[in-house]
Amino acid sequence: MSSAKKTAAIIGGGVIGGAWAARFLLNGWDVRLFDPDPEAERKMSEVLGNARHALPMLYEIALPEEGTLTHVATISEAVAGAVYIQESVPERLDLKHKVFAKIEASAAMKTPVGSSTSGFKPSELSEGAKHPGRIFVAHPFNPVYLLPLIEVVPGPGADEAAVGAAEAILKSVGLYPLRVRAEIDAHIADRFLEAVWREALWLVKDGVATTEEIDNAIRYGFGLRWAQMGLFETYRIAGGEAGMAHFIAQFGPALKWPWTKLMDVPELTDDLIKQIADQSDTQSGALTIRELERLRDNNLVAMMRALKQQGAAAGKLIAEHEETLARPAAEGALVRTIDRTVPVDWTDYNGHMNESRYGQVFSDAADAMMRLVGADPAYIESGKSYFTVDSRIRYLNETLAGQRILVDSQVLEGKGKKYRVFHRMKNEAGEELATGEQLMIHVDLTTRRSSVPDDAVLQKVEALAAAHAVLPQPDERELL
Ligand SMILES: NC(=O)C1=CN([C@@H]2O[C@H](COP(=O)(O)OP(=O)(O)OC[C@H]3O[C@@H](n4cnc5c(N)ncnc54)[C@H](O)[C@@H]3O)[C@@H](O)[C@H]2O)C=CC1
Ligand SMILES: C[N+](C)(C)CC(=O)CC(=O)[O-]
Repeated sequence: MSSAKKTAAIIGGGVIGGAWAARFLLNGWDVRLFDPDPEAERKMSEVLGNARHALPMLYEIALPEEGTLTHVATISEAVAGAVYIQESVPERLDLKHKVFAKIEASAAMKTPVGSSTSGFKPSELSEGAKHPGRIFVAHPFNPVYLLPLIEVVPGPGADEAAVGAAEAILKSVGLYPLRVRAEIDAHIADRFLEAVWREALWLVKDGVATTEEIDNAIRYGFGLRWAQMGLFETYRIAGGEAGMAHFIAQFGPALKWPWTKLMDVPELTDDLIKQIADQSDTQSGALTIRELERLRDNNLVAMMRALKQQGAAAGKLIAEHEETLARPAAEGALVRTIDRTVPVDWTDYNGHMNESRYGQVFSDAADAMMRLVGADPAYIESGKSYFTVDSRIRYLNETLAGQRILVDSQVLEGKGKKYRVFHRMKNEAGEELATGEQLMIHVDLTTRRSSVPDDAVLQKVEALAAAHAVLPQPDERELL
C-alpha cells in the first residue's frame, strides 16, 4: 500500500523538521528524513508521538493511513524520488547553501524545495544554485503539525510552476500557504514576533515585568484576540461604530510617542540571559519540554476546535481540510459510520470521554445512516427528515482522549415511518466500548408531524433493513 504513497524528503529533523515530517506522515505521505544527529531517531519518535496524540483530535474523521518514516544516511537518498523537499537545518546561510547543493545533485530538476528559514530571503538562499527558481521560503510555525500557517516566499526568478505545485501540496496536508508578495528579511510574521520579543526583553531588563507577567499580559488579553481576528479586524472593532478611521485618529498619534524601544535590543549580557532563564525556570521548570509541548498541543487543539465550531480563522481551514478527507460510509456487512479520534475537549474530570459525548458519537452515526439512505442535507432542505424519538446507550468501557474509535451500525427495523438503528463502538483493538440504539421516525418538517418518507428513501431503508436482518442480531439485553 505505502509504495503508492507520495514521498516528502525532510532535511534536518530538529524542532521544525521533525514536526514537518509528522505533518506529512499523519496525512498519509511517506517521509525520508536526513539528519546527522545521532539522537535524531529518538527525537523524531518523541515528536511524532506528540503529533499522533494531537493532530487527529482536530478532525471528526480519521486521517489517512499513516505513511512510512525512513531515516536515511545521506541527502541524496532522502531526495531521490521525492515530490516535495523541505529543508530545516540550522539558521546559517553557508550551511543551507551546502545542503541545497547536495539536494540539487540528486533531486529531480523540477521538485520544489522549500526552506523553513525564519529570516533569509529566497534570493539569498538560492545564490549559486543550478535551479534557483524552485528554491523558495516555506516558513512554518511551531508546532508545524498543528499550526497551519506557512509563509511562502518565492524569489525574484521563481519557477511559478514549482512554487504553485508546492502550494497545492501544502494545502493537501492541511496547511495554509500565505503567499508573501515581495521578499524581505524575516517575511511577515517574524517581524511581529521580533518586535514583541524586543519589547519583552526590555521589560524584563528594566525590571518592569517578569517572564510570567509578560506571558500573562499576552494570554489573558490580546493573544486571544489575535488568534481569532488578527490585528486589523480587532482594531476596527476597537474604533467602535466610527470604525477604523476613528481608531487611527485616536490612537495613531501615540505611535510617535517614545513608548516603544522597537529598534533597540538590550545587550544580551550573561546577567540578562541568566535573569531571563532563572525567571523562566521558576515559571515553567517543573515540566519537561515534552510535557510543555503536550500541554501546549492540548490547548491549541481545544482552541482550534472551538474556532472550527464557529467556522472562524484556523478552525475554518481545518473544517475545509476535513471535507477533502471525507469518505462515504463504508458498506460491508455492517456500515462503518464513525472512524475518528477522541478529542481532548471531550474528556471530563474522570479523565475519560464524558457520557454526553457518547450521545454525540451515536448521533453522528445516526446522521451517517440517514445520509446512506438519501436523507441527506438536500433532502432535509426539501422539508423532510428523521427525528429520534427513543434511544439507549450502554457504557461498557472507558474511552480516553487521543484514542481512535470505530462505530459499526446495523438497521434493526426499516418500515414505513420507522428507522431503527443499532451501533457498536469499539477501539482499534476491537474491544467493545459502548453500544447505542435509536428509534427514528420520519417527519414532515413543515407540519412537524410524522410522515412516510419519499419512495427513494423508503426503498433504501427497506433494502438495508432486509440485508441486515440476516446478520447476527444484538442480544435482547442490549436493546431498548
Ligand atoms: N524553532 C522554531 O521556532 C522555528 C525555526 N524555524 C527555522 O527552521 C530551521 C530549523 O530550526 P530548528 O528546527 O529550530 O533547529 P534545530 O536545531 O532544532 O534543528 C536543526 C536540525 O538540523 C540538523 N542538521 C544540522 N546540519 C545538518 C545537515 N547538514 N543536514 C541535515 N540536517 C542537519 C541538526 O542535527 C538538527 O537536528 C531554521 O532555519 C529556523 O530558522 C522556522 C520556524 C520556527
Ligand atoms: C523564533 N523564530 C524566529 C524561530 C520563530 C519562528 O520563525 C516562527 C515561530 O514558530 O514562532
